[in-house]
This record gives sequence, structure tokens and C-alpha cells, in this order.
Amino acid sequence: MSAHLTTVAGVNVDTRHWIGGERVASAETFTDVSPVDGSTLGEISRATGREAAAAVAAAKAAFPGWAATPRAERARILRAVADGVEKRLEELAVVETADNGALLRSHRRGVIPRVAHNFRFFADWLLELEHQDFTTHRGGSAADRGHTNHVSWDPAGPCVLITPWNAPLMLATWKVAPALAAGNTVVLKPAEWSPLTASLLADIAAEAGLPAGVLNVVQGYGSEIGDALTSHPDVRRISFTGSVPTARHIAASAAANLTPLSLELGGKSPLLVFADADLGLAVDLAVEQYDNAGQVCLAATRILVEEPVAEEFTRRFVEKASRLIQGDPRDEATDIGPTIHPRQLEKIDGFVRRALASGARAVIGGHRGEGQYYAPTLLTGVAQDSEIVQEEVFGPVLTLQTFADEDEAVRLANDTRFGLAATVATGDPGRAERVAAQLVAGTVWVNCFFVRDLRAPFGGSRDSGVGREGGTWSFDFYCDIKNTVTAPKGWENHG
Ligand SMILES: NC(=O)C1=CN([C@@H]2O[C@H](COP(=O)(O)OP(=O)(O)OC[C@H]3O[C@@H](n4cnc5c(N)ncnc54)[C@H](O)[C@@H]3O)[C@@H](O)[C@H]2O)C=CC1
Ligand SMILES: O=C(O)/C=C/C=C(\O)C(=O)O
Repeated sequence: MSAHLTTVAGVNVDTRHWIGGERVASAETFTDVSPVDGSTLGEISRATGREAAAAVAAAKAAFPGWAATPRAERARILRAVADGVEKRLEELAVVETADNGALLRSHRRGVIPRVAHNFRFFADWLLELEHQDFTTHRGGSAADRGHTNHVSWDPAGPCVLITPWNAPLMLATWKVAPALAAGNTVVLKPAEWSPLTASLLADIAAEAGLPAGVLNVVQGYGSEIGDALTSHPDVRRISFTGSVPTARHIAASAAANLTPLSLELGGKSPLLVFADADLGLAVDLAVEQYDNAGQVCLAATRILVEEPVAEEFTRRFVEKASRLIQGDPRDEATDIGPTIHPRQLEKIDGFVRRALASGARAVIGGHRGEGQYYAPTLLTGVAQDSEIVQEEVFGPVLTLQTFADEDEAVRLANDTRFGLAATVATGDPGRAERVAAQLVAGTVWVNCFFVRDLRAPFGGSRDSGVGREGGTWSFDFYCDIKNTVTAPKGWENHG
């Protein structure tokens, strides 16, 4: 077997970069370790600025050809990628679980099918966009006598896509698919804690007929190659999902070339439970926030409950949460897997220890489990201005606060620097409408959570992000939008 192949759960994965349609190795490697059992998954090529520049050069060289490829042909190839993902669904699922520790059952039944959907959706939307493309505006000023405005979404150029480890392939393809559909070429930099499925995606894309250089994958540490990618003058778009400090760094690096950015960042989302809510549903929604061991940017980690039902809510929450099974994510019965990395575990534990030291009480959890596991935790007695209420923990840690009325609920909900999402549990549609209108959030769910529709805009307000992706919003970001104004026949320019 090649020195550059590793076998993970029976699946061969190439550990090199994918640049210009070829596998490229770096002199140095980094070790990829499984959060499931601490085993070594592989020695992965560790890029330097040289490989980063080579990937951008490959994307630049491939751009004119891919941009000129008819939309129908681009869509056909993206659908073939989706077919390839579905054909290798089980392999992608087992590798992703080994690499990031999220539940295998979720990968099999939810997350990896969404990867295929991302490609099909943006292939279809690209063709829809073509039909929307002849929007015309007529009349108006004296100078406008029936001119036609023709809007087109033109490919922008090479895009750098930097993605995190909590849903590695799903979050990557949610950027890769629209960027490619738009006619751009891509340099994907997956997170160093979960590099494997990006390599498999490169294989699948090549098998589907994506031309060389259209998709490039560079492995390595963001801190080492990030700047080489984000400050490169040939890069036309940067899309990033991850932490706020890294986003600030990327924005500063991109500023030199005024490269447009899309940033999907952290959250500290509230779940507002009103006394008129279906309490069973509210408890289900709250317990759901432990999914993926709480490593979800959208997670509603601040539970706000109206005073009269707080005691009953807490009793039912504890009853349900205590039944969650924490353990090996490959086991179908498991509800909560490990945290991704010892550093993430340390970070979570630090937040909780400091909260407990400042007077918080752990209703459940509040401590580490075995190995890389953290016990699902609910903290009460937390002050609104405390670190645990204000900062993103990114682990299975929820806080519970109470409120007296609607005004206080909205005030507490909006009182952080984030604005990614919010969930409202209420039996009163009028209240739902009133409260949703006042919440600062990119997405508000009423009596539901994590219902995602790719046609809808997705993104955050305040420190939770810049811009929106999804549906036409993705094409608005990944394209140079052009308006061509044509005078009607016989029109004389001097009016
Ligand atoms: N919004 C989200 O979905 C995510 C939020 N986070 C938050 O971030 C915290 C820290 O996690 P990290 O993995 O350290 O997040 P991070 O933001 O540093 O990493 C995300 C991606 O950015 C890359 N990166 C790092 N430094 C870079 C640089 N200077 N230039 C370009 N790319 C760079 C990484 O290699 C990775 O691919 C978590 O505890 C969580 O609070 C982390 C991952 C995802
Ligand atoms: O699954 C989605 O649609 C969105 C997920 C987003 C995250 O989990 C994240 O960025 O952390």
C-alpha cells in the first residue's frame, strides 16, 4: 500500500493534497487522531505557503474553462458528484464518524444524505437562476422609456473555502456546491482535526468528471497556511465557517485585496419557553441541543423559561436528559458521542469550572466523563453578564434562566454579542409573531428546531457572521452580478 494511503474503518483515504487534478505530498505531515478511541487515523500532508499558492494557481488556471462550461453541463457534473456521494454514503459516514466523533447514525441518515442534496440543490438552482435572469424594470423617470435590465450572475473566480470540524463534509459542500455551480473554481481547506472526508470528496468529484483544478483540497493548519490563501490577490471570494477570532484574522488578511467575505460564525442562541407552550415539545427541543455533543453553532444553549413553568420544565428536562446514552458514536443506541479533541474538552471543562466557581449550580453533569467525553450539563444560578451566558462553549453545556414576561424574555434573548438563531416555544401564534419580530437572529424557529431549507437564507447577525448563504443568496455571494441595460429600439439617447 502507498505511503500516502491510510485505511479508516476499511476505507482507503489518500492523505495528500489534491491540486490541479493530482495528488501532491508535503514534506511534513500532521497526525490525525480519532476522538472515538484516540487511535491514529493517518499522517496527513501538512501544507506550507508553497502548496497553498500552487492550489490557488491551479484554481486560477482552471477558471476560464469551467466558467465557460455551459450551465447545463456544470449542473450535470454536480449531479454526478451527488450520485457519487450517495454511492459511497456508508464509507463517508464511517470515515466521518472516526474522524470527528459525531454519531454514525446521524451521518448515515441525516448528514451525508445532505451532502448529496447540497450538490443537487445548487445544480437545480443554477438552472432556475437562468430563468430568473431576464428580470425587467420598465417606466419611471423621463430618461427611462422602456429600457430592459438584464441581470446575470457571472462567475467570480477562484474561491477559498475554509471549513470547521463539527460537520466537516456537510458544511464544506454547502460552500463547495454553490461556488462550483456558479462557475467558480475552489480551494477547500478543511479543518486539521477532521481532514479525511474532504480527500474522499476530491476522489468522488474526479470520478464524476469535474475537470482538473476546478476543485482543489489543501490539508494543513489554518494558522500556517491561512494567510497564504486569504491574502492571495488571485482569490475572488472567501467563505469561512468557524470561530470569531479566526474570522477577524481572515477579514484583516482579506482586506488588502478587498476580497469579499462570507462568515458563518459562533452562536449563543436562546430557547424561549413560554408558559403557554406545549411543555413536552419544549423539553424535547431543549434536550436536542446536546446533539453532536453540543458542537453545533446553531445550538440553543441558553434556555429561558417563564417563571410559572420553570420547575415543571426542569423536572421533565432532567428526566429526559438522564435517559440519554453517552458513548461510542458508532453504536446505533448512542445519543451523545465524544468531543472532537482534548483541547476542546479542556476548553469546555474550563468554562464549566469557572461557572461553578462563580456560583452556578449543575442540575445535571458539570464534569468530564471518561476519555474525551463531557457529561451533558445543565447549569442554573447563572448571571446574565457571566462568561457562561455570554460566551460560546461548543460542548454539551446548557444554562437555564427564568423570565417574568415577554419583554424580559426578549431582553435576555437579545443580550449577547451573537445573533445566529433563536427558538421560541409558545402555544400563542400572536406571541410567536411578536417575539420573532423582536429577536436579533439570522433564523428564528417557532415550535421547532434545526429545520433547514436550502432555499432560505442562512447566516448570523452581530458577531455570528457576515452575509447570508442558501438559494439565491449563495449565488449573490459567489457571483459577480451584472446588470445590462438595453435601450428600446428607436430610442434616442438625448431623450
Ligand atoms: N461556527 C462554527 O460552526 C464553529 C465554531 N467554532 C468555535 O471556535 C472554537 C475554536 O475552534 P477552532 O477549531 O480553533 O476554530 P477555528 O475557527 O480556528 O477553525 C476553523 C477553521 O479555520 C481554520 N483556521 C484557523 N486559523 C486560521 C487562519 N489564521 N487563517 C485561515 N484559516 C484558519 C482552521 O484550520 C479550520 O479549518 C470552538 O470552541 C467554537 O466555539 C469552531 C468550529 C466551528
Ligand atoms: O446543518 C446546518 O444546516 C447548519 C449547521 C451549522 C453548524 O452546525 C455550524 O456551523 O456549526
